[in-house]
Amino acid sequence: MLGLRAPWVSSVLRRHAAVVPDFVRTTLEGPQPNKLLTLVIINDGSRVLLGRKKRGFGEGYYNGFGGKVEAGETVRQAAERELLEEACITAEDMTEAGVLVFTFDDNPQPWEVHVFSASRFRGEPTETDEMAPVWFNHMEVPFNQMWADDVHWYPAFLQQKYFCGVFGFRETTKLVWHTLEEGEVQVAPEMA
Ligand SMILES: COc1nc(N)nc2c1ncn2[C@H]1C[C@H](O)[C@@H](COP(=O)(O)OP(=O)(O)OP(=O)(O)O)O1
Repeated sequence: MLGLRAPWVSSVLRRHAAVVPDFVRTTLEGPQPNKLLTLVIINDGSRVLLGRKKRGFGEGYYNGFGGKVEAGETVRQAAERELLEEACITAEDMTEAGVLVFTFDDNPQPWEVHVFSASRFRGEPTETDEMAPVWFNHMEVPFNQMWADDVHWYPAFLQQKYFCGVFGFRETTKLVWHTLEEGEVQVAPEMA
């Protein structure tokens, strides 16, 4: 597995060896480099700005704003571009909030999603072809209309604790296994 968090993922596979589903292990140990994606959530302290995805992967779900990292872009540049394209706003204080690694039983490529948080932005959140922005109070985040992983990492996100998670999905949307760690992930070379 090639990815920005590859040593940490290898250590997860070792530590959870007895319970990791086969498709999660074979995907993470397979030859495909991670597909890099971004996800930006505006959090003003009491509310989060999410978008209802209007088309494509995750259509109908509420999510942060983001997408694939394109050739020649850094992850941060991709996050800024996708936020502008999908919500018409520019974050002023974007920080790294966590990393999510997704595996799917019907896709041999792991996905590595870099989650960013921002509290201030320029512009007015505006509906685009891809997303319809909506503010939600922290206590009213619509987890029943979101990806199944979200309920597991939002608590850390809202408490501004850095998080790293690995998630296994069957049939694209059914979450069958996950692990989540809070705090900066430091992996000593001998653990990699
Ligand atoms: C599988 O679980 C997921 N959970 C969450 N919370 N978010 C996810 C999950 N899988 C993907 N995402 C996020 C990551 C990205 O922000 C989007 C997907 O981006 P998309 O496929 O729309 O990428 P674009 O580059 O915008 O694609 P097009 O230009 O081809 O529309 O969802």
